[in-house]
Amino acid sequence: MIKKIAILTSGGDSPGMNSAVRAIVNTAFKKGLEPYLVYEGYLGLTNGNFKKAEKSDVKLIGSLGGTVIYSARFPEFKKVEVRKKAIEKLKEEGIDALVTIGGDGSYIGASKLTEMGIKTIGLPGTIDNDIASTDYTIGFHTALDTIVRSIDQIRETTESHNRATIVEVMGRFCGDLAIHAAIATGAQVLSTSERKLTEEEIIKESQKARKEGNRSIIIIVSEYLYDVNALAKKIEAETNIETRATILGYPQRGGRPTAEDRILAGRMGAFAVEKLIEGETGVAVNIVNNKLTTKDIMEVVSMNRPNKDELFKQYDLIK
Ligand SMILES: Nc1ncnc2c1ncn2[C@@H]1O[C@H](COP(=O)(O)OP(=O)(O)OP(=O)(O)O)[C@@H](O)[C@H]1O
Ligand SMILES: O=P(O)(O)OC[C@H]1O[C@](O)(CO)[C@@H](O)[C@@H]1O
Repeated sequence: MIKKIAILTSGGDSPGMNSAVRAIVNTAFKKGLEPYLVYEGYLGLTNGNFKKAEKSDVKLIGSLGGTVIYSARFPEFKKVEVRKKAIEKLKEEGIDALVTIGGDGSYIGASKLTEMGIKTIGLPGTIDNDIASTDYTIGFHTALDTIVRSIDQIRETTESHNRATIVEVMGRFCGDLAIHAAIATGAQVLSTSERKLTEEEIIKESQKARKEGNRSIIIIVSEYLYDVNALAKKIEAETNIETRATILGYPQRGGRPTAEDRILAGRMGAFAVEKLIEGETGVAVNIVNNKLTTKDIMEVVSMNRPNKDELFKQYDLIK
């Protein structure tokens, strides 16, 4: 029987994390549990930076971006002696279980705690949509909307100036943000780690788009693939198409969560508490065909992401 549960957010913040925290706290109270808020992810867990939650802590937070309990990248948590310190802090407070909201790195941290005897459950909180077991992660749709709105604006100036613009989007090594944004905006060129174009191919596709009569050419690329400023100069030199580059950067991570992300986070939060009460541990929550499921967290981390061929095919048809 669990009594006290701790909640933390970890890794890159994502819109909807607050909706998840609110749902977990409110569900915990309704089920007679005592929820605790951990500040700054595994860093705060290790330092005992947590407090007993009150209902007022989560009032009106569901519509806010970022994470009100803060996040951290804390690589030291990979060391067993650091995790032992965190476990001591949990035990001192009599906390039985931990809900981790974060990406795959945060999931590995949770699974290591499970191996060391702590009950854990993970919620997928990352804009990247790079967790293979779930159709969507919390924050993906908000980030996608932000990207699409930005590219609509970039399209207007690009069209006005008869230019090409390279737009670099986040996603770590998962192309979901880039592919979906390309479908939504009609970008003429798309390159992601799943289907990476050479610089020469990007130049060729841009020339083709210009020959087809486009004044504005939008080239969406995933982060970590190119030096986009150098690539813009190369395109301009080789094609005579005036070219600019924009790295969309951190605005993609912020902003108020869309209704979709709030609902996803809320449902996952309530479900996670129910599953902990039923005795599940070492699992991650997923949404698959609009149904909530759980899966062993280590299995989730080692799963291959679904093949994107169909999405690319549809993008090629639509653009
Ligand atoms: N192998 C590991 N063992 C223990 N803890 C880990 C491990 N990998 C990551 N963590 C913990 O999880 C935290 C978050 O991981 P990471 O920085 O990879 O982000 P993430 O959860 O994958 O989210 P994002 O989608 O933003 O990358 C790390 O800072 C660290 O505290
Ligand atoms: O905030 P940081 O540590 O610079 O991390 C940036 C990374 O985090 C994410 O925003 C989320 O994982 C990635 O898209 C990006 O590569």
